[in-house]
Amino acid sequence: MPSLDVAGEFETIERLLRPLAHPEWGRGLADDVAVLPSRPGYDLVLTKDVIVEGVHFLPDDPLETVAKKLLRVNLSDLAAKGSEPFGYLLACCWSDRCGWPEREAFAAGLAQDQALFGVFLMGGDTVRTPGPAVFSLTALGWVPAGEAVSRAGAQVGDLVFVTGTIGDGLLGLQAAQAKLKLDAERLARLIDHYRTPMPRLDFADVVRNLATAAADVSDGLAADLNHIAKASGVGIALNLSVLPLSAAAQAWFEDRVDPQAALEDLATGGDDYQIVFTAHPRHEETLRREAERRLLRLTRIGAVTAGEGVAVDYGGRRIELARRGWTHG
Ligand SMILES: Nc1ncnc2c1ncn2[C@@H]1O[C@H](COP(=O)(O)OP(=O)(O)O)[C@@H](O)[C@H]1O
Ligand SMILES: Cc1ncc(C[n+]2csc(CCOP(=O)(O)OP(=O)(O)O)c2C)c(N)n1
Ligand SMILES: [Mg+2]
Ligand SMILES: [Mg+2]
Ligand SMILES: [Mg+2]
Repeated sequence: MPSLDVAGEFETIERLLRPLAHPEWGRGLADDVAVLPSRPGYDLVLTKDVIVEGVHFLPDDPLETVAKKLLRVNLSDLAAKGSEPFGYLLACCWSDRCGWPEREAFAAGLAQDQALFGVFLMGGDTVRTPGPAVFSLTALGWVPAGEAVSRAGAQVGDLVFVTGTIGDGLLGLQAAQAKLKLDAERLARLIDHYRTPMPRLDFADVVRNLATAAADVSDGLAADLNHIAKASGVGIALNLSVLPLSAAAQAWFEDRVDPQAALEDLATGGDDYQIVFTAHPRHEETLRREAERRLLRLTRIGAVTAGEGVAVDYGGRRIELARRGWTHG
């Protein structure tokens, strides 16, 4: 095992990252750049997120899952645009806790997810930081030319749908912080969701074909719906009573004394990495059929209205949210 003092940056690149490089376009991580040929008939879709220890992941999260989450939160953005990922660029700012075994775990997490999602490393940068660990990833994907879904296409009269379940990210964070009382199996499921969310790439083509607008749910369902409403110049009516909950979230919910406050927490907690999208009502049946075929839950949670912002209904009553989700400076 090389000592980091004598062999930090280049050992890390050569021994841990080079095996992850794209066989042609990554140039073995031994050049100044990656070069990829353009793909006729397709648009290149790019997205970048940064994750910071203590802000996006916990100091005791294993680096293997930190790496997976970093990749997955970016693939989630591509999925919401209807794009198929093929590669990524990576920046690692290793903290003092990132010794060789931790770096190996980080690379092993990436190797597993590369195989799962069919992506390769194209390049990046590696530094040490005296502060908390910071990682950033730029994901690259293809979409048939002109077909990328935006946040801006929602039309008055469209319906609003969300894939999967909402709230597991927030509850998973609380579970990982030992703040939640639930049985061990449910706690483990929630922590899994928090550490390794599953990007909805399995629904990306449906979103591309049928959605008028879409976003992935990272900041919080209400916040991300608000992004769509603003970009589209419309209002969105959100029905909090039909929020889709996992079995674990349902068990947690049934123990709450204030169900409205509980649903508000779940709808604003973020880290869900589902796709929320709008579509014309004539596509509802097709959407349901496609979701069923992919064993995916799909819930109609609202409708697009004239107006602006997100109007939340709970049990037939209009309610005001104290906040919509996460924001960073
Ligand atoms: N530092 C930055 N430089 C350039 N673009 C940025 C920067 N920070 C955010 N953006 C852009 O602002 C938009 C909104 O960002 P964000 O809310 O983080 O999106 P998401 O939640 O999908 O990651 C995106 O198009 C993103 O690329
Ligand atoms: C330790 C820790 N505290 C809190 C959270 C919850 N959290 C922090 S930032 C965030 C929103 C998503 O982060 P952001 O950087 O806005 O991602 P983006 O929307 O750009 O994809 C959430 C849900 C977390 N994931 N980890
Ligand atoms: Mg972002
Ligand atoms: Mg997003
Ligand atoms: Mg954000």
